[in-house]
This record gives sequence, C-alpha cells and structure tokens, in this order.
Amino acid sequence: MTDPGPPARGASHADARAFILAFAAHAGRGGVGAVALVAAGALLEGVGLALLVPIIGLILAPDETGGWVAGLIGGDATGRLTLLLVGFLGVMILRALVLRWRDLALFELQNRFTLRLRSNLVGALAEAPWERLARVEHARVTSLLMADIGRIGSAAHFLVQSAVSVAMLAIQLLVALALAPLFALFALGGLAAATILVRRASPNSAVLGRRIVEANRGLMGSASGFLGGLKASAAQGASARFADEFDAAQRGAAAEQRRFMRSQTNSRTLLSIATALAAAGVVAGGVLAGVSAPVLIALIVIFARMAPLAIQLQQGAQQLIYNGASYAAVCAAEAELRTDAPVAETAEPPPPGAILLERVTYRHGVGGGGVSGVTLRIEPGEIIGVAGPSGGGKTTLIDLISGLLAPQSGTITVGGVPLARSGWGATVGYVPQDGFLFHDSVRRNLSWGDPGCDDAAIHRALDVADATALVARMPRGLDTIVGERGALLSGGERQRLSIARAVLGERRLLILDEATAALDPASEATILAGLTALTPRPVILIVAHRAETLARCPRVIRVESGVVREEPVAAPVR
Ligand SMILES: Nc1ncnc2c1ncn2[C@@H]1O[C@H](COP(=O)(O)OP(=O)(O)OP(=O)(O)O)[C@@H](O)[C@H]1O
Repeated sequence: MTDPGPPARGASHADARAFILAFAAHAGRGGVGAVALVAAGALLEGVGLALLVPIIGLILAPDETGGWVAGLIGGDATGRLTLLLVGFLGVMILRALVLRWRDLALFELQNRFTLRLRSNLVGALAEAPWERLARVEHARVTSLLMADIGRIGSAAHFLVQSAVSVAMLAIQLLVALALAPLFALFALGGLAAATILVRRASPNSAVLGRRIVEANRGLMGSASGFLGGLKASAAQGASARFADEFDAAQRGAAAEQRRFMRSQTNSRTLLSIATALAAAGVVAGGVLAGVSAPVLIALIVIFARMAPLAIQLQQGAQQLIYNGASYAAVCAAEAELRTDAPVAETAEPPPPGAILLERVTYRHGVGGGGVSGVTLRIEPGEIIGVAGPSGGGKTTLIDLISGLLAPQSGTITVGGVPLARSGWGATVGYVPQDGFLFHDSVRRNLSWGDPGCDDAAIHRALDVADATALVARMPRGLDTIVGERGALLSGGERQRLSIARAVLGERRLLILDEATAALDPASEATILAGLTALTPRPVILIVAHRAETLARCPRVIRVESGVVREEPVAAPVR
C-alpha cells in the first residue's frame, strides 16, 4: 500500500459515482424492499397533504356544499370534517409506521455496507502475501478502518436520506402540480436555479474530501509514530515535539473540515434565502391570481415541507461527494493488498517428514536483497542455529521456511508435499526479538497462540520457557495485565512469555528470531534444554548472533550475502 499522492485539483465526482453503484449493488433485494418502503412513505405523505385541502375548506367554509368530498362521503359538514380528520389521522399513523420500517431497513442497508467494507479490508490484510503486508503503513490502515469507513457510513446515510428526500419531493411536487400547476412549476424553477447557483459557488467537494482523507491519515501517522516509540520519545525528551507535530497535523485536518463546513453552511444559507423567496412569490402570486384560500394554505404547507427537503438533498449530495473520497481510498487499499497470483492454500498441514528446500531463490523487489539457490534439508525435530551478518538473508530464509514468502524459483516441500501457507502456518510458532505482547492478561496473551488451551497447558508452556517463577511472582498470576506491548515487563520477561506462547499448541516448526538475546546465559540454557525436551519435538530454528547461543545448537547454518552454507559445530547441545 503505497501513497496515492496528493489529491488532484480537478478531482471529479467519480468517487461518489463508484460509491453509489457499489451501494446499489450491495443493497440487492433488501434495497428493493427499502425502496418500496420509501415509496410507500412518500405516497402516504402525498395522501395526507391532499386531504389537507378539503379539511381546510370545511374549516373555513363549513356551509359550502359540493366538491368531491360531499359526493364521496355525504352527510353534513361536521360529519364530513370528522370523517376526513379520522382519515387524515389514519393516514398519518400509517405513515409514521411505514417511516419507522423504512428507517430501520435503510439503517440495516447502511450498516451492512460498512461492516462488509471493513471485513473485506481486514480480509485482504489477512490474506495478503507477506511481501505486500510488510509494506503496509499501519497509520493508513488504522485511518481507513476507523476514520474512512466512518465517513463511508455517513455517505451511505446521506445517500439513503437523499433517496428519501427525492421521493418526498416528487410526491409533494405532484400534489402541488395538481393543486396549482403554474405556481408549482414556478417554485420548482426557482429551486433548480438556486441549486445550480449554489453548486457553482461551492468549492469542489471531491477535492476537499480527498484532502481530508490525507489529513486524517497524517493525524493517525503522527499518533502511531509517537505511541510506537513511546519510551524512546520520553527518554529523548521528544514528547513535546510529538505534541507539536500532532497539533500541526490536527490543525491541518481541522482546516480541511472547516473549509467543507463553510461550503456547506454557505450553500445552505443561499438555498434557505432562495426557498423563502420562492415561497413569498407563491403566496403573492396566489393572492394576486385569486387562488382559493384552502388551496393557497395547502400550497404554503407543501412548500414549507419542500424547502427543508430541498436543502437536505443539496447538503446530502455535497456530503456524498465529500465522503465518496473515503470509499475510493478503501477500494484502492484493498486492491493493492489483493493479488492475482494464485496462492497455494490448504487448511491441511503437510504430512510428517523433512523440510526440503531445493535451489530456492527469493529477491526482494526493492534493493534486490534476499537469498539465492538455497538447497537445505531439515529433518523433523532438528535444532539448527542460523548465523550470519546483518542483512545476510537470515530472516528471508526463515520467512521462506515458515511459508510467509513463496520462492521465486526452486521448491520447498514438507513431507514431500509443496508448502501451502495456511495449513503449514498453523503449525509454526514464531518468536521475534522484541516479543509481542498486547495490553491484556498473561493468560490471554498466551492462549492467543492456541485459543482452546487450558491452564494446565499454559503452565507446561511456562515451564518450558522458564517463566513459572516469573508468573508466580506477578500480583494476579495468569490474570496480571502485562501493559501495552508488555511495557510492564523486562525485555527478558517479555521474551520468556513469547516463547511460552509459541510452544502452546502442536508446533512442527519453532522459530526463535533473536528471541533469547535479552536473556542471561543461564536462563537461555534452561529454555533451550526445555525446548530440546519437547515431545514430539518440533524443528527449532534459532537465529542468533551470540556465539554461546549458537554453540548450544547441534547444527548451525550461516547465511551470508544470500548464500547458505553449513557451519562447523563447536559444542554439542546441552
Ligand atoms: N521487505 C523487504 N524489502 C526490500 N528489501 C528487503 C526486505 N526485507 C529484507 N530486505 C533486504 O534483504 C536483505 C536480507 O535481509 P534479511 O532481513 O533477510 O537479513 P538478516 O540476515 O535477517 O538481517 P538482520 O540480522 O539484520 O536481521 C537485506 O539487504 C535487506 O535490506
């Protein structure tokens, strides 16, 4: 996921169009039901408005007979008025119920749309090949998942509200046309002219929308950069600089939002004035043309209802275009993560047997580092030290063996079967140098590696990792919270808990990537002895720079300049 670059000044409404099409496709049959409810709500609104004319007529002139009401209902004026009011009430109650169902149905559509977008993006992250995942900017993902999908939710809300407004406006216009066609057309023309004027006067909402996507990302980047290096920032007195940077990013984002808000409020003010003028024109014209009082009052009621709807429609369209930029950003990120290359996936772990690399080459796209022509056979249960200078290719080799990277040429098989990521991945335990603990209890941190495990299994794993005494000393034992990234523990303690987590579950490959570097030699020896005693014992790959760590391995390979060779072993494992 690389930077899409600054927004173009001439950004069109393509983002919003793509969003509307996607939303319509997503809505499917549920959308048809919602549209039917929108139409029914609008129809009932129209019936209610149409009933106003005879009701007002009967109130103003109860003695006048005639009209379709008398023909249809008959009886005296009071009886007719009572019946009309009951009918009006019935229509309004039904309308209220239909609007309730409509709003629930529309909410469901909106909600499912954003849920699906979020799941798709997370799914793309989960399925992305490691080489793409390694390039992902965390702040961008956080910003997409939170800020942008939130904005897409708003866009979906404005889209459905706009659909409702269009339906309501259409029916009100029909009623107005039936009552006084000339005045209705006049009011419509006035509104259309005002809308065009407003559009011309507003800045490009699509451009503003793209800018706010960037601004939010900057904000998230600033926060995650600081939180990622919390200790270094505090120790080096950089916290104040972070606060300044964050403030600047925040002010940038607020300025973009303010620009959009100004444009929204300006257009709302213009439209409010235009609709007031149109209403005044209708009343003045109606009086001059001698339109009857009931019709005039009904027209005023209708226009009073149309004006806010027209404003809502215009504002909704602006919001839609503004927030459509977030939809484009989420789609772009998902497309970058997904690959067309077929990935060898199977839920089945490979059969027992040796791990075999034959003439395996992998070169990273940028810089060309990696490994070349590696041929290596690893028997089940072997313990192998992986040595070599920094940048020599150790991690690349480990990532190939764990299935994170697929060879660009050559083959990797396990038990004679080509490596497939998911089935093999579930049997791999990986411990990085800095451990990896999240802000939760020891128990939850450990069982993350094997969700179904019980406390007895956790205690066995703690034994292997020489961490039983450590957890016993903790104030709440397995329920003790370890802090964000294990900040409440020492480096060595973090490593021990990470090792305990990695050995939980049935592992066939255990990778310790500088995972004992923060431990004293005695603890390291205890842990390696515990790992050696595991039954069945997984293949254990120990990436290390320390000679004494490598000296504990019965076999050592050296990875240098991307080439792998066997290293003479100095001492047997103890
Ligand atoms: N994702 C990547 N994109 C581009 N180049 C990479 C990537 N990962 C590693 N490299 C390059 O590949 C080469 C081998 O890196 P690798 O991480 O495998 O070395 P290493 O032996 O594990 O180093 P260290 O001991 O410092 O961790 C290096 O030149 C490195 O810069």
